[in-house]
Amino acid sequence: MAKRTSPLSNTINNSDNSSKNNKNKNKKRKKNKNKPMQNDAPPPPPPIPVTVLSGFLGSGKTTLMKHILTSMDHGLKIAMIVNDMAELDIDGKVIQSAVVVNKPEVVTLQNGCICCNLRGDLIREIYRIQQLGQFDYVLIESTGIAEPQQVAESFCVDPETMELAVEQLTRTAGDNDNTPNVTGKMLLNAANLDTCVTVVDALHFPKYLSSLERFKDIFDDGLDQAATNSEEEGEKSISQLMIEQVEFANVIVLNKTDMVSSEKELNTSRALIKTLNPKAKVITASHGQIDVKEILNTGLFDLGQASESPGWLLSLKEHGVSGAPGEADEYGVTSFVYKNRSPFHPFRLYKFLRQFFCFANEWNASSPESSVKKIGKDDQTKAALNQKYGRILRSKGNCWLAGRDRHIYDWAQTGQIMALQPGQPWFCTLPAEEWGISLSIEDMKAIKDSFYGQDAKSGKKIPHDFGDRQSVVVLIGTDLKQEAITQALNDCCLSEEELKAHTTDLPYGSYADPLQPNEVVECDGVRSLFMVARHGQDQHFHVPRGSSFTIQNLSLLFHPVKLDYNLCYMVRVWLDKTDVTKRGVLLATLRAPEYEQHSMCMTILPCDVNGGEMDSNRRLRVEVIVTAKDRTDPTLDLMQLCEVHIVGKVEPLPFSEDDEMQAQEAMTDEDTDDANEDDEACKRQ
Ligand SMILES: Nc1nc2c(ncn2[C@@H]2O[C@H](COP(=O)(O)OP(=O)(O)OP(=O)(O)O)[C@@H](O)[C@H]2O)c(=O)[nH]1
Repeated sequence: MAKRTSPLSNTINNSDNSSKNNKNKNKKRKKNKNKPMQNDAPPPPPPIPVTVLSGFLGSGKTTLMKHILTSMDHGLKIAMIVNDMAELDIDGKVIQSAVVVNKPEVVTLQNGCICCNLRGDLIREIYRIQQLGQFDYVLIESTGIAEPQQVAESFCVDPETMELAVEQLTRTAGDNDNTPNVTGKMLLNAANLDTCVTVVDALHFPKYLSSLERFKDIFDDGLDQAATNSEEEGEKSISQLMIEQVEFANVIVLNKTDMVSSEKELNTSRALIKTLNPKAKVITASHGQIDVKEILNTGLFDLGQASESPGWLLSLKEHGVSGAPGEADEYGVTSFVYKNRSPFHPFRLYKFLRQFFCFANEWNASSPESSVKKIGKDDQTKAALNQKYGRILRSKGNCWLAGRDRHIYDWAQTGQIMALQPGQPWFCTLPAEEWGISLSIEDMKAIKDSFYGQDAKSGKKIPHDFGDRQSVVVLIGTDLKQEAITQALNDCCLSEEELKAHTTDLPYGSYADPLQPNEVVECDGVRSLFMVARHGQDQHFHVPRGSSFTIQNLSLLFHPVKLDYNLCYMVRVWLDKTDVTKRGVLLATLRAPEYEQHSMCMTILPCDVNGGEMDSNRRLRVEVIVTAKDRTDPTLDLMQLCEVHIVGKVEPLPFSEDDEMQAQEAMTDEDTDDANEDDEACKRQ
């Protein structure tokens, strides 16, 4: 059999082609090697530069990696870290001698994802490679579901991850006497993140951006290795992941250009990318054929800058009111900033947004088919909406919701998924000394300024009635009709009259509020989860691994004007497992019309039938039953009739596995009995 030769063997020995940087680096390395040692301790090798490659499954990462490894241009000895070696090791040719010194130096990190549970392993491996002193560069291929920001943060490691990595190294040292003792500082000095690259499939990019599908539903095969332990990423929508990857990169390789049918299509994709991340360098490529110097030793990465490079953030900072026209406009890609000092009426906002998007809490709990069905617009309606408003592909910002006046709500929409989550309190609700210790003088000034406006007539500075509360949202899309969207969003806000009557201390539920963000309130270290469920509007929630959720109180709030006092109402609250179709446990039967409270203590544990720990998805379902025979009003809207407020506590798991099993069994038996009793009672009525 003919001996395989490495396509890289020449480049490894041939330093003539090295870039200036690398020559200097190599000189530095040699210099370090020859330097007399103090105390006989060898000088530590210099930090090794790293490029991280992200991008969707199938976008062309492996093809690009192979191109880098076989390229003659960089003159670097590159070690590679991949999540799954099998895909790269197609014929062994590229790897076996190209990057191998004594043993294969392609490090495979399996059963997880390097942006989450393998972060410790990643740091440990980079450290080990750097200590070998035989490589000039590290190339990391992350899985399609990895979030580059999290991988990048591994290089500015948090103390917990560092501890983990040190612990692992110490354990290895136990097995092998030659392994040095390692400190956290040594690990931190082992590598520099040089460039974050995202590979984008030019053909599928626009389609994926507006996809409602979950990553794991489309790329199930690709999750075998990489995501079995990172369900959360697999649960994300394709559009969410894709936008996160594009927004964080320094260099974006728009690959597979040979598959795009027209120049216009390609330019539109490029314009979209430039709008999502104006600071990134965009390179077009076919089969990953790029000048490798564009992604190696660029020195482009800066964590602080990368976190600030998303287009929406720049739009907020730079444009203030609306996006500056640019190259992107030529292809119909536009962005603008929406601002309003009146809060959104939650019901109106929900109704408007629901025409275009699926809300994250509904989407998380449903199958992809049903998510699509929920949006459920026929082509004609979609076309009419596009005609009227354009296509909103990304929006991000903060908003003020009437009736939820204490917290800023984070507005995050990617593709067809919309999320509104409570963030930090408005600054006006806090004393200035609690605004944050790391705020600069400019930040403090900007916050104070946001409390004031200008009188339209006199131009004088006047304080806003509601402090810094306002909505500021950046919208990015194609053919956006700024006026129509602005008008529609204005119509969702409280009118002048309504605003006059509005106060920020109204009880929760003063406005019809179907947005249902699960509100986690933290007070004195206790985390409480507050939810509202209505008939026909289930409340989905998630009991995370390692914690329990205890329902403490259910209260029933009827809408008095909608009540018909000749009728008798009964409200049942069910707890279902969302992955099981049959009815779950009956938590309570509440009777109307008077307001009713139901105190209870029921702990939901995230364990499966065998007692093994897992995440749990649950659903609170409210069923309103009108028990009079002759229902006088057939149009009675049961959804609007009442709401059930549920308050619970989220805590770390206090039990052992055995206790969990027993508690779960006891809970199931008890509640099935209750449910049967209630059914009997209902029949008797
Ligand atoms: N036509 C065309 N095909 C390409 C191009 N780049 C990659 N491919 C093909 O697309 C398929 C997927 O490419 P990969 O390089 O394996 O993609 P990947 O991102 O590494 O995929 P995963 O490893 O599954 O995440 C392969 O069959 C490649 O040969 C390109 O620019 N044009």
